[in-house]
Amino acid sequence: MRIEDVYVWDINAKWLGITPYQLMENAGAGVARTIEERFGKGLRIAVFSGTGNNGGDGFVAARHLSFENDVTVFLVGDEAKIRSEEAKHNWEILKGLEFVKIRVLKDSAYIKGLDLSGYDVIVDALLGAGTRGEPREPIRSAIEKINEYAGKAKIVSVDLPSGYPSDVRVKADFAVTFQWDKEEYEGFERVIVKIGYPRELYHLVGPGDAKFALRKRGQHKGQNGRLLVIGGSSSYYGAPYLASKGASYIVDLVYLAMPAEPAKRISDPDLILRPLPGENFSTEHLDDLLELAEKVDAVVIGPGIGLAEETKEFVREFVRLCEKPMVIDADGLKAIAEDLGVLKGKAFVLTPHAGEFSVLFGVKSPEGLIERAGLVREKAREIGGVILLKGPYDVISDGETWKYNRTGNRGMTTGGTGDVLAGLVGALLALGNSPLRSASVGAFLNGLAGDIVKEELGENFTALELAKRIPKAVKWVEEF
Ligand SMILES: NC(=O)C1=CN([C@@H]2O[C@H](COP(=O)(O)OP(=O)(O)OC[C@H]3O[C@@H](n4cnc5c(N)ncnc54)[C@H](O)[C@@H]3O)[C@@H](O)[C@H]2O)[C@H](O)CC1
Ligand SMILES: [K+]
Repeated sequence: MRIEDVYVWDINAKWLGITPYQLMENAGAGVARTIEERFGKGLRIAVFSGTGNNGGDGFVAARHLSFENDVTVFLVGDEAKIRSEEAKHNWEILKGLEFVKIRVLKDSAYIKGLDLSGYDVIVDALLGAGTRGEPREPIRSAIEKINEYAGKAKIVSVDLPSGYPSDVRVKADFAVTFQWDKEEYEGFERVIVKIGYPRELYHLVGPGDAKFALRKRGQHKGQNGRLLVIGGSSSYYGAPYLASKGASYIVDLVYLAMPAEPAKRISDPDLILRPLPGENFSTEHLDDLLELAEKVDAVVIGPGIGLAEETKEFVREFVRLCEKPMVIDADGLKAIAEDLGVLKGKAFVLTPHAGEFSVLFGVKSPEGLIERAGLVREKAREIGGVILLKGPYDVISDGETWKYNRTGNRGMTTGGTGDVLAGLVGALLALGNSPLRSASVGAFLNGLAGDIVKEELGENFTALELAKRIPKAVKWVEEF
């Protein structure tokens, strides 16, 4: 587990109703429990807290420890700078307790003169995962002060030795780290305590994933993604339009390549229309489209593209030759079902519904979520890419992990919502996200836009109306 993942999990936990207060309470309680298990009770304990949430965990630990130990809390820094609500709350509780001694230390010179020889245990909650650069004063003096007692008192760090990864760091006997060992941590002993994340969080896609996937990449046009959508045929023009429209709210540029006949019916200043001669795509369009693909960051191929033999051949050749990450959807899936070998070595997302999944793999997808996930994962591993199986719960896998999405509603059975989804996944790929994250967050945003439009209009909405709610869905995520 990486630290970035922890932020995603925290946001998703909040979405499930697990509050930062609960996490902090469990973290601090876990520290206190570990100390008592290792060193017993009736101890004299000094807790050094900073003004971030690491310090907040220290406040909670101090309260738990105060029941059967003699506890002093040293707040290093300005009380007014205690950052989060939950840390403030726990600080205020301590201030009301006669049996916990509190001292606020703002002055480095004063810290240098402190005598800690009366303490059996020193808890180090100065800095945690929010540390940026070498520790600054007065934290630095507090770290040096604690280190004077290494080998004399037991030193227990909350999450990680304060100052880490710089050399100015607490010489801890061990650190109490939360829920998982982090890949970034090394060079100190860790005791892992769980703080109440449910297993769900390994699999459920939530606003945390979306926030990360939607981060703005740059200030200049084109830095926030360019997408090419290839679709449409003599029979369909709406599907590639919906895919492009959905994507246009996320990326800077969307090229919509369509056969000239159906392209006549499209006029939308948000898209760059690229009509190609004829009624259907065929291999004679390959060179032009591969050249256009050079200009973009990702490609969506398939919406409304039809099932003409010449078109299916075109789709397979394009996929085989294109070097960009791709989303393959709708009739595009049926084309590659005839030769899955064209996917070899590519970065891609397939977006089948249950019927298309059967055509692709010759098996029916089972009913239960866990069973379905197992099958999607197996097939994703076989083809070496990501599959997003659409349904009341969307299931996504890259062959290693699997995710599921539960935003969305019954109104989304209306035609075209799958096309919007393909466009969203393509847009997220164009922003530089992994195929797994693009597929997961695409499903999440599509369903969320569906939930927003249902809120406004009831269940009888159309795919275009859903697409138009994408900005609101993004705003919701950003503000969550
Ligand atoms: N999900 C979890 O694992 C949970 C973790 N918890 C604890 O929260 C901390 C991370 O908290 P955060 O507030 O993000 O950061 P810090 O407490 O580490 O410190 C930020 C604080 O310190 C200042 N600062 C940053 N760098 C420096 C520096 N080099 N010198 C001096 N001061 C610095 C900055 O300005 C901030 O004010 C995590 O480690 C866990 O302990 C939650 O309690 C439970 C959920
Ligand atoms: K710490």
